[in-house]
Amino acid sequence: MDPAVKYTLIKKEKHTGARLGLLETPHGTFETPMFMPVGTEATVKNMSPEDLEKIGASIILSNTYHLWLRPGEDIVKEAGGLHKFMNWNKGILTDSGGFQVFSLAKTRDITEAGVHFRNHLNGRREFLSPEKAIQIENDLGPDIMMSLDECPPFFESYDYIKDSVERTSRWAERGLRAHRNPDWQALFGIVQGAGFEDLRKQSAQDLVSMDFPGYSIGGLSVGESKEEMNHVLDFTAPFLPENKPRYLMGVGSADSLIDGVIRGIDMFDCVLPTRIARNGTCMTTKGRLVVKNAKYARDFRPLDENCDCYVCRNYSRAYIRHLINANELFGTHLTSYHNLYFLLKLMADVRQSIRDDNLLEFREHVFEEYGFNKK
Ligand SMILES: CNc1nc2c(CCNCc3ccccc3)c3nc(N)[nH]c(=O)c3cc2[nH]1
Repeated sequence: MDPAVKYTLIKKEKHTGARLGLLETPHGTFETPMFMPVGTEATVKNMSPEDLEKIGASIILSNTYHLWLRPGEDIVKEAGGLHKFMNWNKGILTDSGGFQVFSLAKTRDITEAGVHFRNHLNGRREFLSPEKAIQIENDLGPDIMMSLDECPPFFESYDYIKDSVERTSRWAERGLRAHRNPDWQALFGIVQGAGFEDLRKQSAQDLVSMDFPGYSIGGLSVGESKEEMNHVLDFTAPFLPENKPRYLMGVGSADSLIDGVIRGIDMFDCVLPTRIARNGTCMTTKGRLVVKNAKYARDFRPLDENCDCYVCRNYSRAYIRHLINANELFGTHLTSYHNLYFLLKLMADVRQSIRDDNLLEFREHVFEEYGFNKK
């Protein structure tokens, strides 16, 4: 049986753990490393599929937890699945809902069977099991789907994390058994273990023994420092097979993307670019720019003078500031468009620097210019 996704390692960067790869999916073949825009409610907020295509998005995310509760996976299934429902013909990846339960639900209770919680929309008691998550994702129809996992607090005790890792491995096994469409939907296992090297190793070995088509590294970008995240990646990525894709969940600032690529990560997602865009904060090659700020009232330059995106070629800071202050939706469309273009362009530059074996020089340029070196 052909795997639903096939990863091909094209080239290793000479001085780091970075890899240039190709990810073949039922909805196209895409280059890695890649950034994946997040579309929680079956839309990347303020962006049309045509605009996403224009800026080079390849795989976008949607969310099991949200779509299960609203409109219901049955409606998406009746529509012919997520691609049809949202008119997106490239890659779609869904998270399993575990993280959203822990971050959104008011109360939750984790048992061996699954997680009990209160629906954040209507307060009703709900239950999500590994099997239920897989059934929802099978019905939503993404190209890549996640096992149900527990994303524990990073600073929990060793014993708590050990129990959590072992349960997440048992849940992954149950998810694999419940998966109905392994030949056109790739189920990824999610490695946990917080900051403990032996537990990350145990988690990775458990999942690799189940032979998933790809692996996510979870439990990070949850409040630990960037140094701690990078240290965990230093010892976790090598536990994963070279010929499978590695997806670091919830990571999306320019510095963290580059540092993740250097440590062998191929796929990233983060709500950051569209979330900060909604309050008028823009990512630029000179650092962050809060376009609502009064100092831009008569600034007729583009958001970023080094950016060649549609927004930077046609609109000024003064105009975008006015729209954001007037709560005009077109304003947040322009800031979202630019921020997503910025990260997708950054990843295109990262892929080029892997081809040219100068990723560390590119990192230095970004950290210096974009202001990450400021202490
Ligand atoms: C922000 N930091 C962070 N995010 C994490 C996520 C969610 C990743 N984003 C998925 C998403 C999909 C659609 C809409 C919105 C978000 C995780 N997901 C799982 N399953 N497990 C994790 O350990 C885990 C850890 C994370 N850390």
